[in-house]
Amino acid sequence: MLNGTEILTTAQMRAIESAAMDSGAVTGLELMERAGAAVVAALLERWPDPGRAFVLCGPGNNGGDGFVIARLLKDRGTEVTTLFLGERDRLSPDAAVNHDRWQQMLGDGDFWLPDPAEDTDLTSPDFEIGSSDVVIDAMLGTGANRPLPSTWANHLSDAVEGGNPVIAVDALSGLDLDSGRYAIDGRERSHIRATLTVTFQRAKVGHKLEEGPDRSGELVVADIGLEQDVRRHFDGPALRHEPVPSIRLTSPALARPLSKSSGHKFDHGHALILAGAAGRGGAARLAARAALRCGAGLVTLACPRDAIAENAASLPDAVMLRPLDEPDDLRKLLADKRINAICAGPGLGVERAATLLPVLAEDARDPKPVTWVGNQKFTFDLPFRAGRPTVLDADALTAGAAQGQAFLQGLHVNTILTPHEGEFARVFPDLGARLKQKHPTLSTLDAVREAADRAKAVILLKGPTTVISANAPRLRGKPPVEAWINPAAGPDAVPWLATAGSGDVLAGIITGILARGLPPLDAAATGAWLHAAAARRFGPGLIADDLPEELPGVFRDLGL
Ligand SMILES: NC(=O)C1=CN([C@@H]2O[C@H](COP(=O)(O)OP(=O)(O)OC[C@H]3O[C@@H](n4cnc5c(N)ncnc54)[C@H](OP(=O)(O)O)[C@@H]3O)[C@@H](O)[C@H]2O)[C@@H](O)CC1
Ligand SMILES: Nc1ncnc2c1ncn2[C@@H]1O[C@H](COP(=O)(O)OP(=O)(O)O)[C@@H](O)[C@H]1O
Ligand SMILES: [K+]
Repeated sequence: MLNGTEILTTAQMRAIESAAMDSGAVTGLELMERAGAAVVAALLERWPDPGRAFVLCGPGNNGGDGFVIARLLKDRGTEVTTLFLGERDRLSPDAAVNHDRWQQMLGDGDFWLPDPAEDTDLTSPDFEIGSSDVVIDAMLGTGANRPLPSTWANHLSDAVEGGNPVIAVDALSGLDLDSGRYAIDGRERSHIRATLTVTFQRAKVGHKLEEGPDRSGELVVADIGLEQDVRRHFDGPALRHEPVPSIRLTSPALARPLSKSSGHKFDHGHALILAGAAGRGGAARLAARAALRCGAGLVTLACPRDAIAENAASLPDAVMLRPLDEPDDLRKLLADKRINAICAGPGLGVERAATLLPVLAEDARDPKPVTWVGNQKFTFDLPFRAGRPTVLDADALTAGAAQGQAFLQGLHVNTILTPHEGEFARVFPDLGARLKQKHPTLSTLDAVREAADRAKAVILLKGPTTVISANAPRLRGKPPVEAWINPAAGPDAVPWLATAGSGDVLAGIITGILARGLPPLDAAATGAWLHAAAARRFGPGLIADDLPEELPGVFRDLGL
């Protein structure tokens, strides 16, 4: 089990639910009851005695959950009004059962069933949304497949404007649980958000991407008894060779391998930071400090001869300085095979980066790794390039983008590209353009996975939520991780990370971790987590220079 929590796509959630029901261990009706009960439990923990609840029930099983919630709340004495935005005869059998149970619970006058064709008629509820203590949004969940009708959005809008808490069942209706995009027919309504979202068994990808964290409010993940089914989905039956790849959230446990129990300084690796011209060295110095703070045994900063004095004046003595004027100087530096991690980009200068990138590409070799099965030796011809672990950021990405295909061909599976949105669009213009247009078939996660596939490298796309993916083949039989998501938005917000130079520190952190010997995808995920953790620990007022200095505190908190 890798460190981190898996999150699910809607297709995976459906597959897990179906497998559970097919196995006969649970019925859909039982799952719906558990889902409704879980929402009521989370609601009562936060609003212990709601006098009035308004439940918005949609046309599918999410609406079915809503009918369960209405019944359970009424059972405990809450006055409940439901607004059903569907047709009884088109409900699934499970939702229809709960619809009917709710209907039977009430007298004719209480149950308000507007004609779906006139679903905006708000004239006859027992009470209006505005006078309820809680509003339950059970309109759409994992089955949302188009923008939310604006008349439905009006109900949420009324609740938010009236200051009523909105409790979303599985998702705020209108939120796409695969992309994290929020779509309402017609006007943008940025104020619509849930106070609390209760989802089932695992968070979904869309809760964590793009608008997901902000729109979802507090996210509670309720256990509805599908734990074994989740494990079975990922681990597979004993005889299946390939476990299903997972999408995971970063977690503190990722940093555990960074504990330094023993070892010579070379055992902790040697990081090389390529720096730029005099007067522009700040970014590379930030990266060097960060690499050192991550426990790299040695950090060398290579800069033009005339920038050595400046760098020496403002770097810790522990950082070694080497002159690097010509591409050939880099070739000579790389002859030292103890250098096991490279960082190129921060403060490097685009022109200088352009001359150094080909040297880095040359350095990548095509290995024939050897493996043993019993006492038999196998050698593979790998269909990919592998070389020294290298982080390419900032100016290296801009220079690379200008080199086009030649740049992509020079990359290898141990390269980590760390673009922000703008740099991503420079390196992968078509993907960047589609992301910008919020193309419906390309989520941020899809874009990063596609980029990783094209580059045959690790891609880390920076933003309030950082998304990381690799297409690197797993040679050591580890369960595959398809992507990591490092959320720093919504309830996990660390807005003060958006400060000049913070990306340079991230590049340095990852380089330091690479020097410590972590595999590239893990190093990128661990780096993203540590970076946000350091910012969170420091708090408001953070400048990039504080980040490396905060890392020892983060490690101490983790007991490393
Ligand atoms: N499966 C289980 O065992 C369990 C499931 N559970 C619950 O079920 C939820 C998933 O249920 P679901 O699959 O029925 O999808 P759901 O979100 O209710 O929407 C589908 C309906 O909405 C419609 N529709 C879609 N978009 C629309 C739009 N923009 N505007 C208007 N209509 C729109 C769509 O119409 P159609 O596309 O068919 O025309 C269809 O009628 C899940 O989130 C969880 O809450 C839990 O009880 C645990 C057990
Ligand atoms: N609103 C935000 N919330 C949290 N983290 C953010 C936010 N905006 C940016 N970041 C993070 O801050 C860093 C900014 O890096 P980058 O864009 O390269 O900036 P710079 O070039 O100034 O260093 C990235 O790690 C990114 O994930
Ligand atoms: K919902």
